[in-house]
Amino acid sequence: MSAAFPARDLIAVLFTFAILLVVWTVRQSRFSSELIACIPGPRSKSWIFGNMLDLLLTKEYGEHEFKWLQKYGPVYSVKGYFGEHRLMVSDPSTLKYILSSPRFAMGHSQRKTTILLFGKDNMLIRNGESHRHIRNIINPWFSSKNVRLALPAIRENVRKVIDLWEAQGVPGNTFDISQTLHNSALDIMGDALLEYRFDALTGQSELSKIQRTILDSASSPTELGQLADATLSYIPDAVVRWASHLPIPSMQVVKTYQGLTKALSSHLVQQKRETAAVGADHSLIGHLTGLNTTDSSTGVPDEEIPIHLRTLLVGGGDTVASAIGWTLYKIAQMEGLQQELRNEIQSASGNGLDDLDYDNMPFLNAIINEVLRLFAPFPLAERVATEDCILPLSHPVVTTTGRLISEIPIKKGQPIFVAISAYHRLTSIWGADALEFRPSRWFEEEPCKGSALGPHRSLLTFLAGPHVCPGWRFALLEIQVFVTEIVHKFVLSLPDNDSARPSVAVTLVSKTADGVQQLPIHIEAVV
Ligand code: HEM
Repeated sequence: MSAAFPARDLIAVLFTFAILLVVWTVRQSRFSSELIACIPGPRSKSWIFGNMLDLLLTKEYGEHEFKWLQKYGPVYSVKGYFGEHRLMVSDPSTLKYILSSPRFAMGHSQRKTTILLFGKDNMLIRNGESHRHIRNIINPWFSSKNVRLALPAIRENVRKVIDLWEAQGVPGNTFDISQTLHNSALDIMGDALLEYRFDALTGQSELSKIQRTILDSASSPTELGQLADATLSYIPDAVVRWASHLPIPSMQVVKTYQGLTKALSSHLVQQKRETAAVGADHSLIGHLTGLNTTDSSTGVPDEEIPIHLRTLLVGGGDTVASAIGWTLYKIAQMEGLQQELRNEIQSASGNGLDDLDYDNMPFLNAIINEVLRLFAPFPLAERVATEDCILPLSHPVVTTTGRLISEIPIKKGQPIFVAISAYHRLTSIWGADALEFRPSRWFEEEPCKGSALGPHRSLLTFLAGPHVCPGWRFALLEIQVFVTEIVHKFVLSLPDNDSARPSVAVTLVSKTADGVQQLPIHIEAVV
């Protein structure tokens, strides 16, 4: 999850240059290794920002990063904030090592952001036994059999979107679909995961509005915001937790969000305890409370439940909305492809859309996979080494001093970018046309020419290893249902003045030329 959380006014309180300098000096001496400084990479224009603005604050995501990839290869160095050396990694062997090894944890600023927003013991920052414990509790809920049970709730919510668009007179017009998708994704999670109605689509839920406020303000990254995130990473966890009680506007919003999610979780837990028979409640809350089994030692303490609830609600909302948005965008852009998909939907739905077997719709899945490859909702993940170790490389790297190295020793504290989107653009893995949006590659015997990294079709979109996204099957089903229902009902096209471009702001959002976060699509009813 991205670190771009709006802690700007928090930083106004916490940011003291002198402290930063001292901490920076101590940290530099801990992890900078001479070798890392000799790994080739782009020059940085500023000591404060390093290459980070070129990486994270561009008009279109990847504007510089994908050129660096071509120039320096799948492992290179970039300058982080305050002169820090970071490694940018898309080499499959190195990624496999980093993502499966217990020697890496979530990056510092993402760690603090998740502590502020979700709570101190959230699953993203847990490792080892404590992380395994929570994953063993939630993973069964996300099994393919269980996810299938969510299908009616997903369909019902997508059909509400269609009804709303028809009632609002959307067909025949160009419409920004992004807010609808965000709200509907939250409603789907409420219905399917929590058996609770958020009513985000109709704008009636306080919780959905406040979650939107937090995520929207995080979606307007600025230089100051980037600096705030960078500074946050130097502040101890306990100070971050203390700072969350400060009477400043952004912290008040977070506090309100935490209060609402806490009240929601108490309500859901109490309701389950009153109504569900022990051993028989297979809802997600049933899993978290241990009501799904007669073994009373399973489940988590009640005070932990809101933390997991927040992680799931944020983790499964805008990510899914981003993937659906970009899928509909590409379908709108490619008329022939859209018609072929509509034909597939029509011939597969002989007895109506309720009988569709989504996994047996090759065209639908090829388009979705290609979007998940080139428009991964999380283009970058951050990791930090928790001990000294040696990174393996698929191919040797020539250092700036001319030395050929086939592995990179790193020190504890070394920050690393897991370059998800860059991995999806490696010609060595995806072929010479890796940069091209070509769904037909998914009909080939071997679309990915390398060993699988992620859980779905070798894509790294949902990451891999112990922290692999638990919701990936659920997300895929949501995208499949959304796309089939919408394409069955509407003809999509891009407006003449289309200027939507992918831009990273927590997730891969769409921004138009004026910098506004929106995804305008022209929608007509199918006749
Ligand atoms: C297209 C949609 C989605 C994408 C691209 C996505 C991607 C990811 C990625 C990349 C991570 C790893 C983050 C990291 O460790 O740095 C992650 C973790 C996570 N995701 Fe997803 N996700 C999606 C949908 C969902 C859904 C639908 C849910 C839940 C309903 C969900 C819940 C979570 C949770 C709880 C984690 C933390 C797992 C852990 O740390 O053990 N995600 N997701």
